[in-house]
Amino acid sequence: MLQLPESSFCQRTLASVEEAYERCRAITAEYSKTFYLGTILMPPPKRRAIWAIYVWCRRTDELVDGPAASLTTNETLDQWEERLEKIFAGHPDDDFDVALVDTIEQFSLDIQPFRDMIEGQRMDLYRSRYETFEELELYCYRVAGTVGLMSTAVMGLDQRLQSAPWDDPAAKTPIDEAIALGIANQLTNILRDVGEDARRGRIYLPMEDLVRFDYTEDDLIKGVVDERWKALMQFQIERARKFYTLAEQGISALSEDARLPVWSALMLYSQILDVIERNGYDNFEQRAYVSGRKKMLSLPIAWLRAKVL
Ligand SMILES: CC(C)=CCC/C(C)=C/CC/C(C)=C/CC/C(C)=C/[C@@H]1[C@@H](COP(=O)(O)OP(=O)(O)O)[C@]1(C)CC/C=C(\C)CC/C=C(\C)CCC=C(C)C
Ligand SMILES: [Mn+2]
Repeated sequence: MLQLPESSFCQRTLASVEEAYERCRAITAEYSKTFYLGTILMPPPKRRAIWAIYVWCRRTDELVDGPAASLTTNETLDQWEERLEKIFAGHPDDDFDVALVDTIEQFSLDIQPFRDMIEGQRMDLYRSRYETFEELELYCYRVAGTVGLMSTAVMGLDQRLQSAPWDDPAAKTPIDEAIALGIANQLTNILRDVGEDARRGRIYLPMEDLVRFDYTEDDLIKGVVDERWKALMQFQIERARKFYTLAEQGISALSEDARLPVWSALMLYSQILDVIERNGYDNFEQRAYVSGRKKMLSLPIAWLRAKVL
């Protein structure tokens, strides 16, 4: 299990910046094969910054989704937010924070997406249903769109977009596209994990969509796969694909060395949707899984897209 915050009373020597990044690398490699693969395609300063961000995001998510989640309250998240403020003020509490403090300095990160992610995790504490897609979209922005903003700040922009001294990089940053990729990933995650989430009492599919396809909450809890469910799933898949398409349009604005990692992460994640279709939309009994071989086969196509598009 990923180590969660230690008591702040326990004083000990912190790791060096190098050691701290190495710990973040190991956690990223252990927890996410997809994102780790994306990061090893980046130049070292960017890749280690993404590892530091990954670990902070993973720990934030674990607070409400991990094995000790039942102990998490609003106050726990308040404390996590206070700790975030300390990190941004340059005061790390543990080794993982050491790496993030360095990343914040190197890449002038903005604190707001980090705060927004904590707000998203707060939603998981008190909400288990979403009436409309608009409500779900806000959740997806907070827990995943924010990752797009954090990562884009590290990856940087294409040189051609900032060639003149009066150019304002902020005005050219593909913000909507970066958020769109986070939302697309999160919607994909929701479709892949729909059965597992329902067993934990959480339904992320908007209630308005269930009604539209005449499918009930009870059907979902029982895992009924019929024509209504298939049509509902196809609708959700199309929606997620629209977000992937928007995201694709922003990749060429990123610095050249970030395009391949982002294309590969996008392709690997969006293939989960193809697998759901191939599994006959039975995401209750079969976990949609993209094999290592398929992932490797996607890399040359991602490379070509990064070069040409
Ligand atoms: C390649 C690259 C730069 C990746 C970023 C890596 C990173 C920092 C990931 C953090 C992920 C994380 C732990 C978020 C916490 C909340 C959460 C769990 C969100 C879900 C992620 C995946 O979850 P999970 O671990 O369950 O998935 P697997 O078991 O590994 O399948 C999310 C689905 C959200 C992920 C969102 C992103 C990675 C955002 C992607 C957007 C960009 C990199 C912006 C690209 C820019 C443009 C212009 C398109
Ligand atoms: Mn989660």
